[in-house]
Amino acid sequence: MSCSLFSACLSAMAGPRPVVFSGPSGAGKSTLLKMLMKEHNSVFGFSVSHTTRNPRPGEENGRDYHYVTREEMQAGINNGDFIENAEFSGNLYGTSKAAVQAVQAKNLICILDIDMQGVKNIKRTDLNPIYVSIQPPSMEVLEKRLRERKTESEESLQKRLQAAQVDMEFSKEAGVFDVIIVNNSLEDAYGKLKQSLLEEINKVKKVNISS
Ligand SMILES: Nc1nc2c(ncn2[C@@H]2O[C@H](COP(=O)(O)OP(=O)(O)O)[C@@H](O)[C@H]2O)c(=O)[nH]1
Ligand SMILES: Nc1ncnc2c1ncn2[C@@H]1O[C@H](COP(=O)(O)OP(=O)(O)O)[C@@H](O)[C@H]1O
Repeated sequence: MSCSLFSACLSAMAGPRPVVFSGPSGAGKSTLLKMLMKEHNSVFGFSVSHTTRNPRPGEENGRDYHYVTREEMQAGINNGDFIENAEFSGNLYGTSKAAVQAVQAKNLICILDIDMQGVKNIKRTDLNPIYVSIQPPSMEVLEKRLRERKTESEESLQKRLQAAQVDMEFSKEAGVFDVIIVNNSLEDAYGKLKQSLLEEINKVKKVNISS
């Protein structure tokens, strides 16, 4: 297929609608999306972003992120390799066209875990995802969870908390998100998430069984 516009290509190849997960750092996006992918591994595929931040213990290059230098990332951006990119807490993050295409080629629901700027930029494309916001019950709980995760320096933690306040306001804007889930009890939040994606999950299962 030859498409003059990448976005047109994406929607033409579309298959199932992608799902965007957004919300403050520490809200529980990774936890919830990992649960979803574990339970429905033949339904969802993760769009592996690029980042200039260092890997955390337990994270794997190519699975959690593609870890790159700022120079490599900038060169890719200049080359038009990214659908969207943003600076978050002093690091660059971005969704490459290849990351989304790799998932869509398998006819899976593509999951994107992106920040607020990413949401705004994806809205300018033809990707047409379902937008899910994962929100913490409160700033206090968010701070506690982030501290207990033990992945951030004090400086990084403070930057994340500042960004979280802006993010929580943004999530309240009408029409931005299709689904807003407050992650208080993990079990409840996961139940709501699955419920909201049930139609799409069943569509993919049906197609994959009959093919
Ligand atoms: N715009 C954009 N944001 C991303 C991308 N990948 C990750 N993020 C966001 O970057 C922020 C920081 O991610 P990360 O460093 O993994 O920290 P965590 O969210 O605290 O686990 C989160 O809000 C992610 O949703 C991406 O490709 N594009
Ligand atoms: N409902 C919950 N109750 C208690 N702790 C949670 C809950 N959801 C997530 N966590 C914990 O909070 C921390 C932040 O969650 P994480 O999934 O890493 O957030 P995000 O990906 O949005 O940055 C992790 O240590 C995770 O285990």
